[in-house]
Amino acid sequence: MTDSAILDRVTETIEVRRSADPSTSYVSKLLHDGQDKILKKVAEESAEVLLASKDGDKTHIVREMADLWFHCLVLLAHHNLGPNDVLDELRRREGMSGLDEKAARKTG
Ligand SMILES: N=c1c2ncn([C@@H]3O[C@H](COP(=O)(O)OP(=O)(O)OP(=O)(O)O)[C@@H](O)[C@H]3O)c2ncn1[C@@H]1O[C@H](COP(=O)(O)O)[C@@H](O)[C@H]1O
Repeated sequence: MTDSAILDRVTETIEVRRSADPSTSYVSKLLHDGQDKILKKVAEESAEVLLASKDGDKTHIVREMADLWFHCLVLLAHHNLGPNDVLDELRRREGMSGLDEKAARKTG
């Protein structure tokens, strides 16, 4: 069953972890370490997705993509943003041609 509410639930947990002891929580440590550490994890997990895709194993791809999405949620939280901000942007683009979106980016 599709359950996009999981994005909200993980985000709520990330928010709770903001004030937790970094020695007891991976998320708390990541947020405490700051943006560069989060960006490093996003880059590492992106590379893992690339390797999994080349490997072609679907289970591996899903696991690595979950790691990437999770770290992207932490990065969004670092900026006081959440998954709904990205979903709103995808909704805005819905029905728009990809070429129109590209042209809109060029014109600003
Ligand atoms: N979804 C996740 C999740 N996905 C991946 N990870 C962690 O992300 C890390 C992935 O990094 P790597 O694969 O490079 O593994 P690693 O070598 O252990 O990582 P590093 O220690 O080098 O950073 C692992 O430590 C995973 O445990 C996650 N950690 C937490 N969550 C969610 O966040 C919640 C809160 O977690 P805590 O803050 O740990 O309580 C959990 O209940 C989950 O819902």
